[in-house]
Amino acid sequence: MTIREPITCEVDVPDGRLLNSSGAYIKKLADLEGLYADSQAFAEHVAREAGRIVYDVTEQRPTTEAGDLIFGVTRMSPGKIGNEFFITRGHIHARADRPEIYYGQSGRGVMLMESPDGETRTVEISAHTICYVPPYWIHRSVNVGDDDLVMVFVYPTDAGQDYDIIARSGGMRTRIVDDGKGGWTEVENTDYRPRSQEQISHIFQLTAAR
Ligand SMILES: O=P(O)(O)OC[C@H]1O[C@](O)(CO)[C@@H](O)[C@@H]1O
Ligand SMILES: [Fe+2]
Repeated sequence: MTIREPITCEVDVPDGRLLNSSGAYIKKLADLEGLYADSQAFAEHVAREAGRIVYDVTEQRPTTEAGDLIFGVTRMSPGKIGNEFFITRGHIHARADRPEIYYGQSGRGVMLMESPDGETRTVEISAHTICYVPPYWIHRSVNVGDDDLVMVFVYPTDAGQDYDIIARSGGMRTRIVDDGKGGWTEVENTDYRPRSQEQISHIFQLTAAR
């Protein structure tokens, strides 16, 4: 058996990126239609700054083998649409039993998580905070600060992402908005449609064959 060579990657915190990465992507405002409560404010922002970068990801995928790890850096710009802070698309892992680790590098963020039956949890992330996202939780990062939010992430190579789970329910159950006092607060998403018992059971079956 041939074993692989180690890889080292430096995290450039001020630039919010992973050096020696194998891949990268950028999400601009215009790519994120339908995510925010205030669709009129969103349309106005897009008319003015469609190309504004909301977040970008630089990552390293050493192999495509199950059992391996994907790791990288997410950098999120500060900003709001109406009173709602900038967010990532959010997803559950396609193999829903796969967890994820986020490690804050700079800025102020919130990891918003939702269980299949619609419970939510919020974890504040700043430099040196580790957030463990357990299996079966939908997760979305939110930049609640005035500066870039930079986080390192690590998750299993075979996890995959299901983005549609959020759209199917009319969004995540809650939204993270400005509290008007320099902080954030969690409010109900009035468009949210709870999952049926059948949909919930289906999520718990989305695991790797054992
Ligand atoms: O994939 P999304 O929901 O757009 O959010 C990006 C973040 O999630 C990840 O896909 C990892 O789960 C990373 O690429 C990044 O941290
Ligand atoms: Fe994930």
